Amino acid sequence: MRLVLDGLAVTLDGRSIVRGADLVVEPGELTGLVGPNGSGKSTLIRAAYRALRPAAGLITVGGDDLVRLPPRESARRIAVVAQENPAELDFTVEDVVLMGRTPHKRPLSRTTAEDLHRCAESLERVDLGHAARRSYATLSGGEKQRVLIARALVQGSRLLLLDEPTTHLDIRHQLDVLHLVRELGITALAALHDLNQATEFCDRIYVMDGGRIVADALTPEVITRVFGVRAVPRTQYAFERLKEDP
Ligand SMILES: Nc1ncnc2c1ncn2[C@@H]1O[C@H](COP(=O)(O)OP(=O)(O)OP(=O)(O)O)[C@@H](O)[C@H]1O
Repeated sequence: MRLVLDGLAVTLDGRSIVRGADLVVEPGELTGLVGPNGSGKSTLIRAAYRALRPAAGLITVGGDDLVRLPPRESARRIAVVAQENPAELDFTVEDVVLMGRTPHKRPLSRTTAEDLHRCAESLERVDLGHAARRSYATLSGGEKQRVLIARALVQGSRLLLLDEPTTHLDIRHQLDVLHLVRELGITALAALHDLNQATEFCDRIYVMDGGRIVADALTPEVITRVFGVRAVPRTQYAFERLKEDP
């Protein structure tokens, strides 16, 4: 499902945070969004899942104007793995994942066997099959992130927005998440900090700086201009996920 931002502007507390952003996420592609701290990546992504109202511009999802879609319909189309976690009340991991089913169900309807089956399946995919009954609040940051990815999976949406999905993850789980998103073949937009990973996993990369999209490719020249560092080619370890656990 294609996501298009056309001249998106977001103002927060009178400050212009995102300005005239044009961006296209093509169906089935993983698109990366990189940029220095404070460049506006999270704000852009929050507008794209309707947590913030744009000051100007148009967001379309599958060809429809996002602000005109019924909220249930936009919740069905778009799944989110954001930095902020669900309120840390006494939810089990399973409860948090089941929240992903909400847009598919009538209000106050019971959890079905199918809901539980999908929940178990998606927890397996993020390597947390054993943790369904644990308290969400007691998990590590990385485990919480994987639970949120499982929640996005049960939601079954065709557009996935990820705000720094690998931040708390160790290298193996970082690779798992990025491989998983690619394997799903789901349309995805991910704010990422690791430029090498963005280059390796993303079909296309947009670069933000000062609230604007300033490039749609990550070249050494762009990296220097935007991040103020020189990109030096070096021989380094490349980490590949093992098929089996060691
Ligand atoms: N509610 C708010 N009111 C005013 N300014 C805000 C608000 N929320 C965020 N900002 C500012 O907007 C700017 C962009 O923030 P944003 O979180 O979108 O950047 P980011 O690129 O995701 O950064 P990071 O890489 O550090 O996560 C920052 O300067 C931030 O301080």
